[in-house]
Amino acid sequence: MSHALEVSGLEVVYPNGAHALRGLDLSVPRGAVTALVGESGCGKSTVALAVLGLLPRRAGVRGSIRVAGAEVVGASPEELRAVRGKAVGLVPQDPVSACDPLRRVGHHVAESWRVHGEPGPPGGAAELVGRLGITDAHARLRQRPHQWSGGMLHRATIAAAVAHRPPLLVADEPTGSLDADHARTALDVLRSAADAVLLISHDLGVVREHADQVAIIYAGRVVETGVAREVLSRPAHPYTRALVAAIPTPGGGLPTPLPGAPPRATEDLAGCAFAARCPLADHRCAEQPPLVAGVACWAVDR
Ligand SMILES: Nc1ncnc2c1ncn2[C@@H]1O[C@H](COP(=O)(O)OP(=O)(O)OP(=O)(O)O)[C@@H](O)[C@H]1O
Repeated sequence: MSHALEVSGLEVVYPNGAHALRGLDLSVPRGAVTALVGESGCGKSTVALAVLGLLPRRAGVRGSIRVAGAEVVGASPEELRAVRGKAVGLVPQDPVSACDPLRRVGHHVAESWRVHGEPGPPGGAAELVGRLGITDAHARLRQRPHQWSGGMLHRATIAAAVAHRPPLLVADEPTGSLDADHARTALDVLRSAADAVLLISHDLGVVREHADQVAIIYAGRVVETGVAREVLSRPAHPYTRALVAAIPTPGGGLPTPLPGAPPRATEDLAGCAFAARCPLADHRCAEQPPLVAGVACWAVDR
């Protein structure tokens, strides 16, 4: 299978010592939406920033990130500028802080073309936000960010990310501030604009509806991966099982909240990071289980 993004053995340590990613392996196939799912703090946004080369300068980064065959780890600022927007587009998690409050919204959308020294198509920004359900787009784009709601600004950042129709889109919680209808439109636009989408989410309902593939991340590593429908209906890793059991289903019993909390990123971890919360943990978990046949767990038969 040909991949739009291949991440292997990715380690990221922030300057404060937070070990956000601990040997992450992830493949995003072309022609599909791949969801990256996990609890808060497990490293999802760090993956997004690493793929675009947007981590703090003093962060320690090891491993490999290949976008359309080009290596991102260790790339020069010029190489990274050429990749951003053209080879990979980012829908950031927080659209409000992504916008300069003094600039018009239209300026932010058009910035996608300007940074590459291109004028962009006439009316291009209005057409893009119009497709995302912003009415009276020309007039609206002359407004400042504070005149737009969070959900509208999210759609402006989606418009900016798809401006060049990059082969890969990384969307960090792109539907967090949208109602179900606008979320569906936004995901349709993402899917139709790019060959491959990495959809970062902690909402398994969104993942079930929109993702083809899924990767479950825990404490900076992928612990289970596969076809989204199959993984969510027959989760194998005890962490995935706990995540699925924690979501309410119509007509189902009461959801079971996930007990305990993930380890802190500043902790030294030996062996399986989930062992402390795992009902199946035994002596084997003192050693880190490798990802085999899509599951990283000693207790799961493969
Ligand atoms: N700039 C930073 N400096 C130091 N530590 C950071 C920084 N950004 C993230 N971290 C830490 O790295 C770990 C992973 O954070 P990250 O934001 O990638 O997780 P996440 O899964 O995206 O969480 P959320 O769903 O809450 O956005 C966390 O422990 C976080 O506190």
